[in-house]
Amino acid sequence: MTTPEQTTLARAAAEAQQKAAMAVTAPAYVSACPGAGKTYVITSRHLQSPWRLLRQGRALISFTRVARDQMARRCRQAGRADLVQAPHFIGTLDSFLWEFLVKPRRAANPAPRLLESWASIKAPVEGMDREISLHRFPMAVDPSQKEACESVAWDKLDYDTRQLIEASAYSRKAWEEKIFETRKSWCDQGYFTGHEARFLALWNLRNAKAAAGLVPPLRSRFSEVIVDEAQDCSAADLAILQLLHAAGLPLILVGDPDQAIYAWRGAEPQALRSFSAQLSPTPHQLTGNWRSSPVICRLAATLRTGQRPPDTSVVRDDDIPVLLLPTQFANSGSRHLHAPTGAGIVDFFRTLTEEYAVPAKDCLVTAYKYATLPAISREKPNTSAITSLAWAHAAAHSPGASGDDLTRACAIAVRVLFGYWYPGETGGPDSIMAAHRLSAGQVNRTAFAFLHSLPPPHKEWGPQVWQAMKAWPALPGAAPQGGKGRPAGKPTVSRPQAATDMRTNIIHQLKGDEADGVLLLLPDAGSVQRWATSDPVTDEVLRVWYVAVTRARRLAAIAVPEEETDALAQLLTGRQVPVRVA
Ligand SMILES: Nc1ncnc2c1ncn2[C@@H]1O[C@H](COP(=O)(O)OP(=O)(O)OP(=O)(O)O)[C@@H](O)[C@H]1O
Repeated sequence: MTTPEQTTLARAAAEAQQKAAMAVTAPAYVSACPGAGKTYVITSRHLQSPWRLLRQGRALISFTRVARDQMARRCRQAGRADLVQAPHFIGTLDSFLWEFLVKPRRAANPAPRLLESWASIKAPVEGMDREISLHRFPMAVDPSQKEACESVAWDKLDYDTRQLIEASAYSRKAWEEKIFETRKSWCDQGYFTGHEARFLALWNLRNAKAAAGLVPPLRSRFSEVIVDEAQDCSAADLAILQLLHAAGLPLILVGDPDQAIYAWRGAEPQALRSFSAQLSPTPHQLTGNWRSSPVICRLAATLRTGQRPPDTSVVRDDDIPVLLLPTQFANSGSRHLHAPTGAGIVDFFRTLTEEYAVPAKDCLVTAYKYATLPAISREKPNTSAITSLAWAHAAAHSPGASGDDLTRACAIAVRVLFGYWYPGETGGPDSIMAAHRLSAGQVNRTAFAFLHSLPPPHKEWGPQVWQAMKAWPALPGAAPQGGKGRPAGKPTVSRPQAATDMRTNIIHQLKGDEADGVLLLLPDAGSVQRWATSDPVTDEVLRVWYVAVTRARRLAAIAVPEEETDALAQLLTGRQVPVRVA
């Protein structure tokens, strides 16, 4: 049990570390533990900016839109809306690279646009023995060569795409040529994604003439560029940042290497270590955890590299033990049962949160994969239009759907309706909207109203959707051509899921998030063995679990296969983590 005096001392020490980080001079690297207030420190540093009109601004760069919105919101709440506008910049790394290192060198026509992914437009790779959407082919940039090269990341294909490619008569080489040909035709029409933004940014910075046109404006615009969650930088991102640093742009990187969970996307913990040593020979450290209870700090320490002591819990004195829930996991679906009572695992978790007076609405349920989670099923990335629409319908009718899911649902409905109303038109929804002077509000309202009007999906849903599409009042400029744009086939209807009033999301979507209570579902046999014996330096799965448990403020619960509960209890008790098997 921590004494009040210890808590006061810990808080003062953590505040001093934060103040030092707020005052640090660029270039610098700040290394932080979970809940250290990275985002808080970065925004506070920005809020110290003087009121007068500045010639130079600061760029605050994050990896997620959630983090971006959080920083912008804090500035506005502090009455400093000026700090969200030019000359400042608050945004994702993709948008920063695009805005300052790619777009200035693109022709104005066709208008260059950065898409979140190729899935935002209908971009099929055609001319092979099967049609596969461009977004199903993840791409990689290798910055290690003098001329950076890009390739299709064949080892990262999802299961369905791999099956399709394996069954194709064409070789990977032939596919790769077609994929790049398709991609080029979209780039020629002005469309790019984060991958192209990286590749072109790197190319531009390595090309003396291009760099000479881009770097001076960037240096005169920004007195400082801060990158949050720097542990998620890919090798290409780091190569770009290195070049900016070498060109004299004052950089501050803030990161937590223990939370590096994007190795599969090319994140490079080792490359970050050497770059950060270049920026700050002795890094500035933030070791006070402003989020989690001492018990949760101890739990987290069992999942990270080295034998470092737990971080110091700065603001909490809860002593709720880690709750271990013996669980019978469903082989498919998410109807997992609490083994001793037979209750649904989320329902049982809810009764425990009540027992500890932790409000259920401030709790979240998480797992490595979407398939493990209750609540609405995830939009499968590579399905037919009718199945996507069925997912969109479920999302639009689901009270717990996230803003991101609703945006995606709306985009799907727009795509389906536009496919019917504007059949001959190439280009994504925004070029169709521009061509017919349609506002985003008008289009989104129409799409949502249409989604809401549809009956719940079932096997014979297709004809009903088609009738509804034909009957729906069309937007200006619509010129349907017979059956073009009719969504074919039957939807794969996701089973209705038990509603839960708790937020649910996969761990990779929880970066930067927090909740009073967190239930982590570990359905795989051998998880406890992995916890006990794997090394977080090399086993990213442990780091992913680390991110999950460090989202919790007061209560962490872990559901494991019932036969592994005792082993986990022993493991944690042996590491001085108080547990309760419930
Ligand atoms: N000095 C402070 N005073 C009060 N609350 C703070 C302070 N610093 C941070 N916090 C709070 O601690 C919590 C964690 O902060 P933040 O989300 O910025 O951490 P983080 O370092 O980005 O964490 P993570 O990397 O684990 O997502 C937030 O609720 C934040 O408001």
